Amino acid sequence: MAEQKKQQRAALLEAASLFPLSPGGARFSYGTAGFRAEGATMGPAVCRAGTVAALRSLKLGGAAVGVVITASHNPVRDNGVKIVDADGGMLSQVWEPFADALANAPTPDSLLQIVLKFAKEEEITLDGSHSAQVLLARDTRPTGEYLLDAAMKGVNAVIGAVAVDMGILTTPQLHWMVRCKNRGLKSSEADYFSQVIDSFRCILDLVPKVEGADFMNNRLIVDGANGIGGLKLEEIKQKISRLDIHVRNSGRGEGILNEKCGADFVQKEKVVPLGFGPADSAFRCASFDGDADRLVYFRIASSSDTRIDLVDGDKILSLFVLFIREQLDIINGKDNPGNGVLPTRFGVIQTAYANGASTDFLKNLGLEVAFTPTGVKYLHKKALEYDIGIYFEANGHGTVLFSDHFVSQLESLTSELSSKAVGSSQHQAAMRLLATSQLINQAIGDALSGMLLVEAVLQYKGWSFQNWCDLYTDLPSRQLKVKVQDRTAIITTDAERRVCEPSGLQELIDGEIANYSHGRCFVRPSGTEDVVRVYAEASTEEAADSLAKQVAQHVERILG
Ligand SMILES: CC(=O)N[C@H]1[C@@H](OP(=O)(O)O)O[C@H](CO)[C@@H](O)[C@@H]1O
Ligand SMILES: [Mg+2]
Repeated sequence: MAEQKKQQRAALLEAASLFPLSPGGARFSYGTAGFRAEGATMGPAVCRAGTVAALRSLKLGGAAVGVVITASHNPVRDNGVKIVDADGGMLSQVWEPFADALANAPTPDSLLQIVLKFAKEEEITLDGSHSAQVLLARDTRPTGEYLLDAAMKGVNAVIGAVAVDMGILTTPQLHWMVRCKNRGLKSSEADYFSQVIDSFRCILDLVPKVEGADFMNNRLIVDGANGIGGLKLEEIKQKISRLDIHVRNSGRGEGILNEKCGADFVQKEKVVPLGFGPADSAFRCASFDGDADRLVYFRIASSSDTRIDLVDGDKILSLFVLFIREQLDIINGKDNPGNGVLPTRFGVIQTAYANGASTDFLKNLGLEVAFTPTGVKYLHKKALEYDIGIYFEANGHGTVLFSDHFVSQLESLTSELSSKAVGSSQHQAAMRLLATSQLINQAIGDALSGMLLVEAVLQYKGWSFQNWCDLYTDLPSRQLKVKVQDRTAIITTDAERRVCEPSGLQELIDGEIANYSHGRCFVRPSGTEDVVRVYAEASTEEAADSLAKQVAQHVERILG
């Protein structure tokens, strides 16, 4: 045993010395979505994240844990790493301080000491007698291969841990695989594709046939951000029934990853992405981000300019809410929703960035709307509290979670109805909900499966893009970034909607808001970039711009 412990120590020291921290380099912080920085500098953080993932798997009795190498919507020179917990979600927040400490350990020896201390506290046996497995994936970035090797070395530094390279995948695919594997379900990439394609087809087969209904335009143009999502969609688009998918910025060399394209660009800049033009103004378009976990829709406003009509995460959420509510109403009978056949706790979760018009729309439907801080790790956790929990960030990252208990009730109901009332509207609604729970990724937001659910719901409702846009009108909004000395000096409360430190700043923000009709404004330190973000909303574009600018000036003045 003593010999194995010695070997374990040597393995950790060796991996750490292969990827030394550069002296004077910036501190890594696990942040909103893992570690991110310029790709070439990420070796140490990625290697150490591999070690964290292996230890996490050991702690969880050898359950599969994931590591994704991606910097999502950030520029192509950046890269990052994120750990996927055994349930398929983000790494438990309790482990983040350990991940931080490890990523910043200045020497191999300090790294070893941190691991040994943490393993002792967490009662993880480090003698090679237990197994651990880590599934790894990366996006299409040029630094991906080098960083994959770093992650492998980090995993292999824990004796007994096995690293499995799953290849180039979208972030949500890896989350899905980890979740399925640990539930004893089929978990290969082919299984992922069959599941989304089959459940999509199932919802389409249940679309009511209305005589004389307008034939919905079935062409969809997808901006793949020159990343992995476009490539995967190209692979499977032929198998997707009743949808004529055209992929642009597909990742096959048309342009640079995320540059003037992709969901983040489209949502923040509200202009046409590269590769799209006036000839597309008749069609609905969707945009993925670089690792395909965000989805927005848009339509080119007119054939004469670059403006777009944007359908962001809030409106995708609203569409899903209407669809799911309708199915629940059919199942329960309209007059007694909530306490009929299938009592359902249905919750909607947003962040401060949700457009105020969307929140009003949802509240007017009588729904419970909860708010959490920015970042899927918070939204997802909250959504798990409901039978059906649906969350979206305005930027298009979100999903619909069905609790295990609810899915099993739904399965019993469906089989009961298939013998008693096959083909009844109740039976069909129950089958639609079951197929929805299969289609939409239960581990994390997923642009590909989210897009298929949007398309299925539009066909179900017989809606055009315009019908969808008309659900409500977004309040004009503006986002700004402010560079300050130390963004962590800002401390927020109330799901980031109010500042408590530095003192006096919130009063200044309130003073500015008071000058605008429908004014709303908040500031928070970014968890992925070294900036303070300012968000403002008001009744006109000019007013939103001006409110954001005024508040940005206060932030600059106070935090310099
Ligand atoms: C305003 C905004 O879009 N913030 C994004 C961004 O986080 P920041 O902490 O704001 O940098 O990246 C996160 C990870 O992708 C995403 O969850 C979040 O919504
Ligand atoms: Mg992303």
